[in-house]
Amino acid sequence: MKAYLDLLQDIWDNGVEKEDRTGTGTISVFGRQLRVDLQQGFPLLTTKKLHTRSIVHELLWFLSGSTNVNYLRENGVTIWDEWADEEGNLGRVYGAQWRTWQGPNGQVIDQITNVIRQIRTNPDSRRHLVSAWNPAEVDSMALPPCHYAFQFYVANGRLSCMFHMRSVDTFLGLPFNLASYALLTHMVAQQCDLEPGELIWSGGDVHIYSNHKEQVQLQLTREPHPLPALSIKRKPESIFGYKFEDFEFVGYQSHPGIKAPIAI
Ligand SMILES: Nc1nc(=O)c2c([nH]1)NC[C@@H]1CN(c3ccc(C(=O)N[C@@H](CCC(=O)O)C(=O)O)cc3)CN21
Ligand SMILES: O=c1ccn([C@H]2C[C@H](O)[C@@H](COP(=O)(O)O)O2)c(=O)[nH]1
Repeated sequence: MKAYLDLLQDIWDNGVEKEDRTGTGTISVFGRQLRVDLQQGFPLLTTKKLHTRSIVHELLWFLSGSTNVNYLRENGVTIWDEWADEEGNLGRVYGAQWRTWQGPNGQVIDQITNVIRQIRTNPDSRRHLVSAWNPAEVDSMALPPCHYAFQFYVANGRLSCMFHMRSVDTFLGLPFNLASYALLTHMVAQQCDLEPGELIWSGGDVHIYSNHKEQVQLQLTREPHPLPALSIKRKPESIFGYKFEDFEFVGYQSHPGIKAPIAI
C-alpha cells in the first residue's frame, strides 16, 4: 500500500488550500488513480490499524439494501450515525440505489443482481456497471454518494473492478473505501467462479482535511507491513447470503490506529 502513502504525499506537495461544505478546510488535488493487484494481497492499510468490523458490516448493509443505521448500530458500527435522522434513516443512499433503483414506470431495478447475472452469462460485456448517482434522488439523501459508480471487467478468468469517487476524505474515508471494494470484488468473483484481478480507484476532489495534517505526517513516517490475505469461509447461495463470520483477514499486521475527527 505504498501507493496510498504516495498519494498522501502527492496531496501534501501539490494540493491547493480549498474551503469545503463542512467548514473544516482542506488541501486538495483533482483527478487521481490507484491500482492494486488483488492477487498480491488484500489492500488493508498497514500503516494504521483499520477497524475491519465496520468495513465488513457496512458492505453487508449496503448489499442488504438497507438505508437505516439500525443494522449498523446493532453490530456496534457507528460510522454513519452523524448523518442519520432521529429514526436512523439516511434517505435513498447506497443500499437503495444498488438494490431498488426506481424506474420511470414504477419498475424496481436490482443493479447488484443484474450485474452478477450479466457477469455470469456475458462476461465480455462492457456494461457491467452499477451507479449510485441518481440525479432524481440526490436531494433525498443524507449525503450524495461519494463512491458513485463501479464497473467490473472479466479477462483471463479474473474479475477486476474500477470504482469512482467524486470526493475523497483521503485519511479517514479512502482506506475504508479501498477495503470495501476489494471485499466486494472478492465476493462477486467467488459468486461468478472467477479469481479476483485488479482493483482500480479513481478520485475527483481528493483531499486531506486541515485537522488531519498531524495524523498524515505521522502515517508518512511509518513503513508498510506485508498485506494480509482474505479468507472466505464458505460460498453462500447468492451475493446476499454472506455473513460477517464468513470473512477473515489472515495475517493482518499493522501499526497502531490513529484517531482523527470526522468532518460532518
Ligand atoms: N468527512 C467524511 N469522510 C468520510 O469518509 C465519510 C463521511 N464524511 N460521511 C459518510 C461516510 C462515513 N464514513 C466514515 C465515517 C467515519 C470513519 C471513522 O471515523 N473511522 C475511524 C474508525 C471508526 C470506527 O470504525 O468505529 C478510523 O480511524 O478509521 C470512517 C469512515 C465514510 N464517509
Ligand atoms: O465513502 C465515503 C463517503 C464520504 N467520503 C468523504 C468525502 C468528503 O470529504 C465527504 C463528503 O462531503 P461532500 O461535501 O459531499 O463531498 O465525505 C469519503 O471519502 N468516502
